Amino acid sequence: MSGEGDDNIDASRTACAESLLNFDYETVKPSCPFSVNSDPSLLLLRCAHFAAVKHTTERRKDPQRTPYINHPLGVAHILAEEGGVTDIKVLMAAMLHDTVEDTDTSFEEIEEFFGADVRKIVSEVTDDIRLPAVERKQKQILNARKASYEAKLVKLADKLYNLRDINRVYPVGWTEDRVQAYFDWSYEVYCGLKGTNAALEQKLEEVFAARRQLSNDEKPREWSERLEISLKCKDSQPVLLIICVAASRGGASSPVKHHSEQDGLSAELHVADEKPRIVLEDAKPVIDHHGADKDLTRGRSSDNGLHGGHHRRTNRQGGNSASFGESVMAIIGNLMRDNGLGGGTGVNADVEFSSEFGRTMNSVLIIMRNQANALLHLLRALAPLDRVLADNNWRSAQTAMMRQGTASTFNIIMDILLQIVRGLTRLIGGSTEGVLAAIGVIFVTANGIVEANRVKYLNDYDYRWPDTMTKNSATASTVFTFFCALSCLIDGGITAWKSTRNG
Ligand SMILES: Nc1nc2c(ncn2[C@@H]2O[C@H](COP(=O)(O)OP(=O)(O)O)[C@@H](OP(=O)(O)OP(=O)(O)O)[C@H]2O)c(=O)[nH]1
Repeated sequence: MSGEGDDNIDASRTACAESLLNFDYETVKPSCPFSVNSDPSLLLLRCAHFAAVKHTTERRKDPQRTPYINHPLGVAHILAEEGGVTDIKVLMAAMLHDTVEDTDTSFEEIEEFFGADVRKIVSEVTDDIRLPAVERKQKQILNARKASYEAKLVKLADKLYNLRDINRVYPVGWTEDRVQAYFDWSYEVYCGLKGTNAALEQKLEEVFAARRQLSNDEKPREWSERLEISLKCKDSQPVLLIICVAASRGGASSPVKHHSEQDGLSAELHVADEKPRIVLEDAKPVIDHHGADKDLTRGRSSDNGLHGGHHRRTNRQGGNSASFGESVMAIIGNLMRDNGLGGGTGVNADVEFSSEFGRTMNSVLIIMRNQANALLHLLRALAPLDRVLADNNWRSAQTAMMRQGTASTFNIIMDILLQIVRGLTRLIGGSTEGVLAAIGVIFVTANGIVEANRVKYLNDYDYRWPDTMTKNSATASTVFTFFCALSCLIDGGITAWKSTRNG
């Protein structure tokens, strides 16, 4: 009996779902275009109806799969009830705020039926869903600061609704870390919205404070976390990652995890007394690109000439451990050596993260090292160019580069550059060194810009740098790049001048 009843319910649900999919969106259109003289309650009902129809097939991510329309209606309700907002444009925009982002609604439609003011607010709170998630999230932080007063109001209520919703129940599949990351990110967005509506901000502060309290209660005094670090890549990205993670852990706020899909070094990151260390005794051997087994647990720091004289310490777990600085420098040394870049020098192996300034400086140093790597790559790749230009055979350069193990993307870029160099040299009938120097400038500058941007998007790794650190590192990276480019140019210029004199 009950089975039959369930079948009937299921059948009617399916029929209902099908009819929703075939919903005629034409019926949503209000009978007449927007007019400023329209009755406010009519406008609000129009919005509610429009949003309800547009979001018909959408559900929230909670286990109950709540109808999505609950969210925009809730946001408008928060604004009116808790924020004391009476501006009809803001309430309308709140109801419509996800229609363009999540449904087939266009901004033109919004303007036609609800006016240009509402369109503007909706467009300010609409994310560009074509962007990758990380970039989209970053943009929301930046846009929050620049938004109009009205858009900030909608955003405040939006965040308040979503955070309360998470506190009610986690969206399906969200782990504790994901929830924490959402709170952290929302807080950054919220910081750009402050000073807009005291009542709403007070409520948000309470939600954030409750969350902080919760995660502090749950956090052990000393924690350890498995950290997967890929050593397969041929630059110091993993090292940068370790630095970032460790630097961010300096203040011991929330656990950070990085899971690499590739095989690689598996190390444990310990943070105690605000002094991060990587314990390498658990590191798995990794296969380097020559196929040889590497065991990073064994004295690598002294065999690359970087840290002769450093002795290893015993950690409280009883195993061998290097200080964080030693470990990082050992890895950098290995990476540089494995890439044929020689042992690195100049960076103090005993760097420790005892202060905000120290942490920032260390990050800056590592980024500069990255830039140096890029420059060395460039110089290395340029070497075969001499021969090419002499032989007029660019394929031989490609082969030479392949032999050297230069990355394939790099080869492609060099292919293109080679063609350009040959073309330009012929065109201007001038010195190839001059052209090479100019290209060097472009290349290194581009690399610097990419690097600076990469720094910005490090939260790809669930990682968030303090604002100052991001700014300092990006600036240092760009300044360093500029000087690299300048030296390239001067070097190329001098060579060209010499060859002109000799010629
Ligand atoms: N808390 C919660 N959020 C849900 C739920 N269902 C859908 N969402 C939406 O999911 C977004 C957060 O999920 P994420 O994975 O971080 O972001 P994404 O969907 O945009 O990639 C929120 O959008 P947002 O970008 O933060 O805000 P908005 O600007 O889109 O409104 C929120 O509106 C739910 O059940 N609970």
